[in-house]
Amino acid sequence: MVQASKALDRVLVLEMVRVTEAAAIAASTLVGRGDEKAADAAAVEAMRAAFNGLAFDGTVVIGEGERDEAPMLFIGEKVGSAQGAGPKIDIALDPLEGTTITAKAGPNALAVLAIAEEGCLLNAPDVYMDKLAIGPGYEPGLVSLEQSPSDNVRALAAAKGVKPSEIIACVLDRPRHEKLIAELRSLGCGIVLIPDGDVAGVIAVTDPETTIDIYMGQGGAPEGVLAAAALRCVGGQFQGRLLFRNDDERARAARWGVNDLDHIYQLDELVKGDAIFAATGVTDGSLLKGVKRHKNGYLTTESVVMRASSGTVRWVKGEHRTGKSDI
Ligand SMILES: O=P(O)(O)OC[C@H]1O[C@](O)(COP(=O)(O)O)[C@@H](O)[C@@H]1O
Ligand SMILES: [Mn+2]
Repeated sequence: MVQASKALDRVLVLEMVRVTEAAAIAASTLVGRGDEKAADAAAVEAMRAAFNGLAFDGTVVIGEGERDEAPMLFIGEKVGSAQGAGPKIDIALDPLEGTTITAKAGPNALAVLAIAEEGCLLNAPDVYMDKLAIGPGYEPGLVSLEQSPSDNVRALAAAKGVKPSEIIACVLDRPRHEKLIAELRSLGCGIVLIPDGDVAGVIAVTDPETTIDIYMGQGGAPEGVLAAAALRCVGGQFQGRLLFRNDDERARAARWGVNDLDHIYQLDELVKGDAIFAATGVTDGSLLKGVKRHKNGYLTTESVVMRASSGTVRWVKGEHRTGKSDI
């Protein structure tokens, strides 16, 4: 077997930024244009073209949907120009994480991906996932999806030496979170309600600048795996439980080999071994600035790329001259 450190060749680390940059730049032309589908399609096409320019043997394991519902970057699609020749890499991607945010020019839209050695990313079906995340530096198991939100807040507050009312939680602003929000309000917590974009929301717990202590609530399972990949690199705790609302979703679970429907996934079950996480900002957000178009015919991008095995985090600022062929 190829060692993880060899399989995810160093060269791939920076190449991954070129892939997310391409998707973000393509989507950026549609920021604030009210057309989610067009923005997503532009990002998907650009990300796929960028992947196919790379000499590696990749398979999309988390992508735009199942083969019959997504024309490109569907689950199972092979990408990269070295099929059969190089180490096999599995890819989780969301070319435009935050399609509505992009359409409305809101905060925290990202082009994002994670790669790992074959078999090392949870092949999460496209269902919801209950998510719980805190930053690095706490005792393992301090918070858990087996405990109530109140118990998790109290445990975190005790570990930080603050009152529960001083804890700041990040939650997606959705009617399904009414009960969770009421419970957090009864403790007096601060709640950062985000309109969309829980990849950035989860990662925010690792950055003291955001002041967010804990991420809670239900969002997309694919986004859960992507955020977990980032936390594998920078530290922090994350748990996820898949949620199935109907027989169709349970059938999806069976297709992806998920048998225990109530399982609580730990970070190292979502992303195993070495992994690389990369993201480029489409709109300004807590993690990254968005793509900016400057007068003199150039664009700027802000990206981050991280690697689990080394824990290295690289912040990459790009200047892209328009009219030149490659980025
Ligand atoms: O909008 P819903 O159905 O509550 O789903 C939540 C999910 O949608 C997002 O807000 C945005 O997803 P898209 O990338 O599909 O636009 C994710 O960050 C989140 O996990
Ligand atoms: Mn998304």
